[in-house]
Amino acid sequence: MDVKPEQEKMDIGEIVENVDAKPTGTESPENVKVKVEDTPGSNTSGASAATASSSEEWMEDDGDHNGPIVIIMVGMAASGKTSLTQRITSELMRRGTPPYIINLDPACLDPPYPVNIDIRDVVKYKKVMEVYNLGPNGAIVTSLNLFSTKFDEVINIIKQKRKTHQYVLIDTPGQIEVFMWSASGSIITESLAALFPTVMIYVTDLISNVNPITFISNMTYACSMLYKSKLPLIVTLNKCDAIDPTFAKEWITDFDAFDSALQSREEYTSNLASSLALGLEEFYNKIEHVVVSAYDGFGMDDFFNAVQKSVKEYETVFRPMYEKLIQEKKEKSLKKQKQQLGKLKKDLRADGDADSCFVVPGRDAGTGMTLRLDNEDDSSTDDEDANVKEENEEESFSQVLNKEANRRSEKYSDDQGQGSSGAPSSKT
Ligand SMILES: Nc1nc2c(ncn2[C@@H]2O[C@H](COP(=O)(O)OP(=O)(O)OP(=O)(O)O)[C@@H](O)[C@H]2O)c(=O)[nH]1
Repeated sequence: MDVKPEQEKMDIGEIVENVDAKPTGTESPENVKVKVEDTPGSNTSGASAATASSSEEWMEDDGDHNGPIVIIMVGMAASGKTSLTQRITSELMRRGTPPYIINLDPACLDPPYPVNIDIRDVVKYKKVMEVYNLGPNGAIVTSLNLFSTKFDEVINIIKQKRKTHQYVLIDTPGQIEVFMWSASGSIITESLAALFPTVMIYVTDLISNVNPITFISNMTYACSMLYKSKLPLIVTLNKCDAIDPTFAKEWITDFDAFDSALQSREEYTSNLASSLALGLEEFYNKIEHVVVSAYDGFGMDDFFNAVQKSVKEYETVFRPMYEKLIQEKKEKSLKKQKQQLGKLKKDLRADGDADSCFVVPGRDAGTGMTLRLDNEDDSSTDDEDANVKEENEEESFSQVLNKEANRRSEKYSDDQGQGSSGAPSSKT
């Protein structure tokens, strides 16, 4: 990354919660208007992966796993993520359970739904382009990375919403790879999935899926996302108001139907696509798929049924996996802490008699626990001590050698001073 030297660090804002952002009714289904004629095909654009760091505070599990259900909307550019987020918001409003909404797209202009936490309030996407000398996609990746460094704050806010919100909706950038394949995407999904029932919605556009090659590419992508995110996935076939979705439903459930559609096209990639479809049969059995329209609200009941099923799957299959992951991370950070403590004790010992600073030297009055800085059962400290001892021994050995060398050279110069022509037989 070409960073301007004088601006290596960029200030990022605080996480701001927009408490006034409540659905107002403008999101009612009849007001959700998307233009059929505006529907472009699916695209992907490249972006490089970058690294991000995150506080480990998100691991602090408060033991309450009662929600809210987190729904993450991902999908290719223009598949309808934002329109569907708007539609889901309206539907939840209608059901009397308004969602809490988070926008993770730093480059979006004006989301058509009320946003409670907006990445644009934290990171200025245009400034990122300027400071890091990046193009639009690189700046989206970097903005998300910067935001992910503060994601523990978002997690804490979501924890507080358990009593007031049943759902959290998260809209992601149009460039799907920015979220799915970046370090920050992993940090965000792992942090959420560790604490809340989390479901991934893969939005795909039925209009572009008419082509069997595009369809199978989309399904392969969805499959890779299932393995990458380790979260329940719902393939959501959007825009069914614009095209009869029967073909897609058939292709998912019946390999022969897909294969004959493929053969009729006689494309050179047909054989590969056919093999892929065969391989994906197992995947189709594992994932939920629903047909919806963000435009007219078709399929919303199916959508929420699929979400409920996925939440059950999360509880039984995915949560145990995440609990193991958290345990491993905790153990790692505990080990690190222990090492740091060992180092601190060593420094204290080096600086003076720290034991004498305790009320009862070496003993805690309340618990009777030994607080002495020495004789601790700390393997890392023992190792370090052994190294120090070895160094000391090496040091004294070289001191003996030096002494011997000095003694001999003194003797040699004395001999020369007395006019002796004899040279020393050996030098140290
Ligand atoms: N006919 C029809 N068009 C839709 C539907 N949903 C979205 N669209 C149209 O598809 C286009 C893209 O919709 P968005 O909701 O902006 O898609 P997106 O995936 O959020 O787009 P990016 O964030 O830019 O990737 C818009 O022109 C919408 O009007 C739908 O259900 N039916």
